[in-house]
Amino acid sequence: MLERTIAFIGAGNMAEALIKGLLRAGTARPDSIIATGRREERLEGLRRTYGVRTLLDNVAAVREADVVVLAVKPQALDKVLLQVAPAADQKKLFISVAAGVPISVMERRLGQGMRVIRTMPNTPSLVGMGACALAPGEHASEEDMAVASRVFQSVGITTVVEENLLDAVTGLSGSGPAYIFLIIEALSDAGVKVGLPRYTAQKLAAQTVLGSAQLLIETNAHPGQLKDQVTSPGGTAIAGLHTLEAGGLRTTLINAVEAATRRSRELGEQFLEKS
Ligand SMILES: NC(=O)C1=CN([C@@H]2O[C@H](COP(=O)(O)OP(=O)(O)OC[C@H]3O[C@@H](n4cnc5c(N)ncnc54)[C@H](OP(=O)(O)O)[C@@H]3O)[C@@H](O)[C@H]2O)C=CC1
Ligand SMILES: O=C(O)[C@@H]1CCC=N1
Repeated sequence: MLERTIAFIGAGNMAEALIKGLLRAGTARPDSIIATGRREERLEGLRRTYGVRTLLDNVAAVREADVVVLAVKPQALDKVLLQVAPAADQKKLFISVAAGVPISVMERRLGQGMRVIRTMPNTPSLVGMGACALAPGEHASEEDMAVASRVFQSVGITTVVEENLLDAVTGLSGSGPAYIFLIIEALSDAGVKVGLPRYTAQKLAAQTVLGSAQLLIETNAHPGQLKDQVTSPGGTAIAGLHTLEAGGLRTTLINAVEAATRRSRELGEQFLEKS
């Protein structure tokens, strides 16, 4: 149990995933969680579903909190930081999930010596299967990193990186669910093309992605070794793989991650130019 009051500023998808995970894992009690937002009906839904406290006032929430999770969209974060800065002090830990917003910008907005951790989670956190990377700011302690890791471990796995690698994380696992959904949709279309009903095709495609990932994680084997186990001489899988290689799947995926990483970097640079 984290004996701390945690305020979520911006109670959208990512905040709800974390609230659900913290409660399910028993890491926090409902009365130690505060969620803020702009619409009372959204907050009422959170109160009813999770029993957490809610406020329309970000500053009041920050004042009460030991840990503040900044979970608004990146475009809204600058305004929120300036708004809550008067309530910030060095006893509070600030954790941001916002894509692209550099730690230096957050530290500058919140004030001298503030404890900030920047993270990049992903949407499978909504079902407890997230992947999150965390990077400490200059004034975040090891204990702060342990607290933040516990928050994200309640909805998946975590890893610690230097801040300059967070753009790469955004390109791979932050944006990655979008790539995987596209692949599942394409595999479902393919199933329909070869005669399967849509529902059956999608169920088989999704379970194949889930099961293959689980097999890789549980065996800790090299992906190439597991690929070889599926591939008999002169068989079906090698015929499919040949077509994927001819279509440049590897290069396309590498290009996609590189493009998303570049975009994340550009968004960060825009914040630095503005500040
Ligand atoms: N979605 C993703 O795949 C990922 C998202 N992230 C990051 O997570 C953050 C949140 O994303 P997500 O949860 O998807 O977005 P959502 O739009 O679902 O959530 C943002 C919430 O913030 C609320 N909000 C906006 N402005 C304010 C304000 N001034 N004060 C209080 N609340 C406010 C919004 O309210 P309203 O509904 O009224 O607008 C909304 O409920 C982003 O910074 C994003 O970069 C990180 C990794 C992956
Ligand atoms: O596309 C985006 O900006 C967000 C960041 C990570 C995933 N989606």
